[in-house]
Amino acid sequence: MPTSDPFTTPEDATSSPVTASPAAALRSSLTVDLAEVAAHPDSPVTADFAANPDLRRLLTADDASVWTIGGLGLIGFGRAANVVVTGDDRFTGARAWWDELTAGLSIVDPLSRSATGPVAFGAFAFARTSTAASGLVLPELVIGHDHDGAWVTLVSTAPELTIADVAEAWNRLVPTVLPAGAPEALAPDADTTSGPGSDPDSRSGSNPHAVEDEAAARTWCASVEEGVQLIRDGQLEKLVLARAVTVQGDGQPLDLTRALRRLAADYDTCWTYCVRIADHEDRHADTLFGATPERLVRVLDGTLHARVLAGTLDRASAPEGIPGSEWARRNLFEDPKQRAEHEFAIGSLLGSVAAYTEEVESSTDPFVLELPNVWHLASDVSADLTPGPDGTVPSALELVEAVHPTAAVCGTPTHEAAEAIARLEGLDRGLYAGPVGWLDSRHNGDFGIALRGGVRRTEDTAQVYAGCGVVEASVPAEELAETRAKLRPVLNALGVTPRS
Ligand SMILES: C=C(O[C@@H]1C=C(C(=O)O)C=C[C@H]1O)C(=O)O
Repeated sequence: MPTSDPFTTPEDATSSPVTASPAAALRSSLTVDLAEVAAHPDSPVTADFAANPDLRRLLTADDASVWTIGGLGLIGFGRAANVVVTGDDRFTGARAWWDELTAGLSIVDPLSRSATGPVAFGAFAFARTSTAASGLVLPELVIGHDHDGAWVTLVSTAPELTIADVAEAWNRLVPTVLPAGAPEALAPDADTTSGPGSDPDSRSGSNPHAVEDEAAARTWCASVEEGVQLIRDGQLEKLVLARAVTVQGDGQPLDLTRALRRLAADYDTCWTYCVRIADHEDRHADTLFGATPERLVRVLDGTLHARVLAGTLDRASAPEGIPGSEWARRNLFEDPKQRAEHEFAIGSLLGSVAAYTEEVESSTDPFVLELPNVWHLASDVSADLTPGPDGTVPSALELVEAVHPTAAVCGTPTHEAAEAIARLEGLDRGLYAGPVGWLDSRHNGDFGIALRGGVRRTEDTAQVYAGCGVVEASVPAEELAETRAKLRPVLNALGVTPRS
């Protein structure tokens, strides 16, 4: 199967330092149905949670690994092992580590379906030149929930595991389970014109604030203008330019757990994610978090799924008196600029998936995806993956590497757009706009694009990011406004009262 990092050319390949800890000592993994754990006499799992295992009820620890959508997904507690990779071979380095680790584990998994058994959470830098730590984290305990039920997986250095071990690990690692309905209770009233959470935060004390510097915004607009010029000159067809905003708590810790709960409650059609790859002494440092509406690639039992987004309309821009859906249709679906942005994004995904499948299913027309803050043009894509000579289909991480970066976050042509981004943004995107998600030991996995979020740098500071597609018809001030609309959810979730 082909593998390609579109940023890589043979001349400029870089090496990938790999640091891993302490996987060698791990020996076993046990997966049990949640109901069985709840039924165990020493179990901390209540019958109430077993009956309603909405994973948002577990968003109570700010160092958990998270991948949830509408209460389904995975939440991991503790760190059994992690790998840090950088550079060109960040994906292959992580894959090799994971394959070796899982091959050495004695896996007991009677459920044996996607995401049961050992799972690793992963995040990968957007650019191969990034200094950010990419890699995987294997939590000690993972709680999973899909349409068929809920389960718990424990990994350990012990040669064999029992349900009592699972109960003990839960007791030690899971801080609290929220009452049913609590995540929804965190969602403020649905003010669709300015997005959820636009009410000032209700916490006492001073709120965190966003450092939005006018000069930086002007410089960014000038970069968009330069990008438009590159397109007019025929050097590019599309590029995506992003900017970062710093959030400061000024000595007050940022409440990441609360931010995740708000995002998961308000944006329940998005994938809420949180992962910390490098094992710094400061457990607050470099935690990637957010709620993304864009699924880069999911591999489920030999089938690939993706949700491509490009083309955005701020819901706050819709005038009174016209139904929102009609406004969205007119200004998104029927606007050639928005359609062009979308076409580039879908074209790049289909182009890179082609080598892995004989037939791709994708609707000819995009649909309008409605989020509380914006509307997007969206296309869902699926394809049966072609098995290789050994009969196995490529792993989720191989597909992630092949499709990243799509023109939804980079541009067209890819390599030229990536170079223009590095030059015009003057920013190490780090993990922003890179793949974030999980993979299991059977080649399944689900990865989104790390958008609508940020990175907590210290206990009281974070950087949040947003970007937008630039095409020939782009107007810098409108693109700046679009980044503000995209930043709103994460700023609100962090308790920042945004400008708008
Ligand atoms: C780059 C971002 O979003 C991407 C760009 C979009 C656009 O230009 O319309 C829409 C969705 C995403 O693919 C972001 O949210 O930061």
